[in-house]
Amino acid sequence: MQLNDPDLLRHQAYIDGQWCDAGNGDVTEIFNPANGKSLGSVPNIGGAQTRQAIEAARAAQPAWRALTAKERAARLRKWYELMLANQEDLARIMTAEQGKPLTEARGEVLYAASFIEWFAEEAKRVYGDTIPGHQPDKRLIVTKEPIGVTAAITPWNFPAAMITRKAGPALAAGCAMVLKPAPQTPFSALALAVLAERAGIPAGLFSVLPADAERSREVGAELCANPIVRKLSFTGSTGVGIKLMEQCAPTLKKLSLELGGNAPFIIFEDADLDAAVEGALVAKYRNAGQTCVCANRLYVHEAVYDAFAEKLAAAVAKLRVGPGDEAGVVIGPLIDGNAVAKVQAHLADALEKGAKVLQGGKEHALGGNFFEPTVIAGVTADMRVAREETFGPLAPLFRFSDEAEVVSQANDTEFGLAGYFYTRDLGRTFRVAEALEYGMVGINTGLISDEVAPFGGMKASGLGREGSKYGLDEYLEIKYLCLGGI
Ligand SMILES: O=CCCCC(=O)O
Repeated sequence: MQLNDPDLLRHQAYIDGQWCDAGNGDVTEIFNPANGKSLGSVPNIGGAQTRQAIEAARAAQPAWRALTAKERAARLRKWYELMLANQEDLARIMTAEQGKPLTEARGEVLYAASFIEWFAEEAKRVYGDTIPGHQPDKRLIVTKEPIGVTAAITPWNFPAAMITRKAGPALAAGCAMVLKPAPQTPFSALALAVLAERAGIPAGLFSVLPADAERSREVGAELCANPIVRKLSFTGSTGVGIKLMEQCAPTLKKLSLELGGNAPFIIFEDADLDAAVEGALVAKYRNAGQTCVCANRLYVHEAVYDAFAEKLAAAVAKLRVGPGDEAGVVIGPLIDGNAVAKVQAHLADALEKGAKVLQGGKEHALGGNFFEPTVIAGVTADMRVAREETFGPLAPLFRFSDEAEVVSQANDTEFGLAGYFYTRDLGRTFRVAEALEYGMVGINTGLISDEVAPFGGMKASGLGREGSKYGLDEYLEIKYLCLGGI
């Protein structure tokens, strides 16, 4: 891999400010999903070194907490600036291990950096409160304090931004964080640790523990069970989120869980169809469909169904598929063979039950983990795509005729992360936005994510919010002081 600064590509874990191997020398190899080639190995960290990282976090946190918010913000600002200065290298590392096209990877680096900048600034505004006393001699004061040592478990689909969306508020609030990145994408996380170290984030405050799938369970179990860790933030599947919640229950940790989705994308009969196609391309095919807020079910009003289907299929036909580091590519490989198999299974199930392929519909000629961006029509509620998150480049088009009916179908899922709809009717805008049981609703847009906005879901899509002014509260405890004898 060609990098301006090869020192960013680290093959060691970062624990207590030290670059180190696994205690038992165990390593795990990381592969490029575009060509299956090895990118090198990282240590396979286990339970004992996880405990060491947690102890180091406990030791480092009081001094960090004692800094003023402005002093912490200055270090975080430096981290942010280093991310910007190294944008190209961070993007190249990300594309190599995750597969997303370089343009998307560059965008993710900026998005990731934005959380560090945002929370560095927000931390200066952690205001308390005073409450009118309930007795003449009493004064009531409310303060907010960092929760302490925190942990994060992050996914492979956004190897940088899902880290900074957690580490940014944690460190800004005065907490320490122990991070376990996804087994598939440790290099982005380790590169962020290099820059954190250069920015002057103290030893122990932010440790990064790479681990393969099996060791990840051991690391995760320690992060959940260890009473020193007071908060866990996780992005990933609902199934794993539930297990982590169970494991955290005995030590009653505060939790942020950003879990699965099954996003509806509704096109009403009065929508601007060209805008809806543009929005659908972003909402469905971003990161090859491997995003928790990706449109999973596209509901199109019968009056515009054929026109929308034709326009979408034509636009999708133009999406260039290939290795992420090749110029002009907008759809990279899926992360692995299992991801491809899931798309194939959803597609086969839909076709068996009567759906028709309008575009794509098979493995790409490049083979491996590449799949053609696909559009299918004639999709119905009995198909797997209606219930399960495909997490791939498959757009299923459902037909509807009535607003109440489509809202009910859109809500007919255990998930409640993101929903989208296109309309030009103001009354409908409010009616539908209020009726959708989702934490985030995009109206006439397919892109809702931003550091200033609260990201998170309802129902089986999780707990808590990340980003925005609300994201900081997840790392703070409220303390109430009752002053008597005044
Ligand atoms: O899969 C979830 C990652 C969230 C990406 C985003 O912030 O849009």
